[in-house]
Amino acid sequence: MAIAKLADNRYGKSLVRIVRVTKHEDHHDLDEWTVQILLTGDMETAHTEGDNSKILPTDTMKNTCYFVASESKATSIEEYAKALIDYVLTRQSHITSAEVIVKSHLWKRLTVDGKPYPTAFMRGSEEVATTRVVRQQGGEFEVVSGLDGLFVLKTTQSSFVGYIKDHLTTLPETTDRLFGTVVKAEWTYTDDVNIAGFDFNATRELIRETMVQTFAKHESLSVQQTLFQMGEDALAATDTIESVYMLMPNKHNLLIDLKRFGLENPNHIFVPTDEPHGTIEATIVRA
Ligand SMILES: O=c1[nH]c(=O)c2[nH]c(=O)[nH]c2[nH]1
Repeated sequence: MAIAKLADNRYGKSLVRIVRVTKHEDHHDLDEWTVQILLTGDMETAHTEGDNSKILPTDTMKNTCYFVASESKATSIEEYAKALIDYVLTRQSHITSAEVIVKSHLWKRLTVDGKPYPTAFMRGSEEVATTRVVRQQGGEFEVVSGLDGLFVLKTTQSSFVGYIKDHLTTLPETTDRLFGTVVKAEWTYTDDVNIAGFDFNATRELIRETMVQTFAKHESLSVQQTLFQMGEDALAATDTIESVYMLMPNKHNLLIDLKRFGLENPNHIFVPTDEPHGTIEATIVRA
């Protein structure tokens, strides 16, 4: 008798990189995407017997990513992910579920002589737009959209007082500190998202702009409070989203003791540190 049986399994291709140039009469658009595709289905005998008759090679999945990027008219990563899933599920009936994750890297149009140049771009920052789309065979799309790598920092309007003190406390209370973080956000949608023509890009831009403005203006009593406010303001900005997950590491900047050199340091000279950092995350939903 066999001592093992196959439990959950899936397979696919990761880190499929695509640059797409869309040529219009008077300008080009540039997208750079990193794609992951994962398929679930009846792969039992592939694992237990080495029977590959139901295996769509991951190499073919990679090519499908390129093919759909060329053929689909998708103007958002969400539409692209949906088109890719559709392509696979309609042709491979034994695949029960497909998941596609896309990261879109930020390219900004170059400005030349004070005007946006139609065909030249600059890599923006480490920020990415993200999406995760899943569909069961015969089911509806489940879409999560987000952003990651949005590094922001405010130089005041940030305090941290009133926390637990015990014999291991060394952190001084402060009513004025730097607040730096790399925002990751992921939101789920209400049913509107399945309406054809839903504008994922405009929704992401609205949410991003709302979060950035709240971050800048908030009189922060903690990262936790600012994170919640950013999520709440995003929910208030559009009724098309249902919940927002946010991850905001506290990227500490340590005030340098300049007294050793006979100088005051009124929040002027810091050393930024990557490690260790605080990790603050929460999901914010409608009340
Ligand atoms: O905003 C903050 N939240 C914390 O939970 C925390 N913990 C810490 O050491 N500094 C901070 N700052």
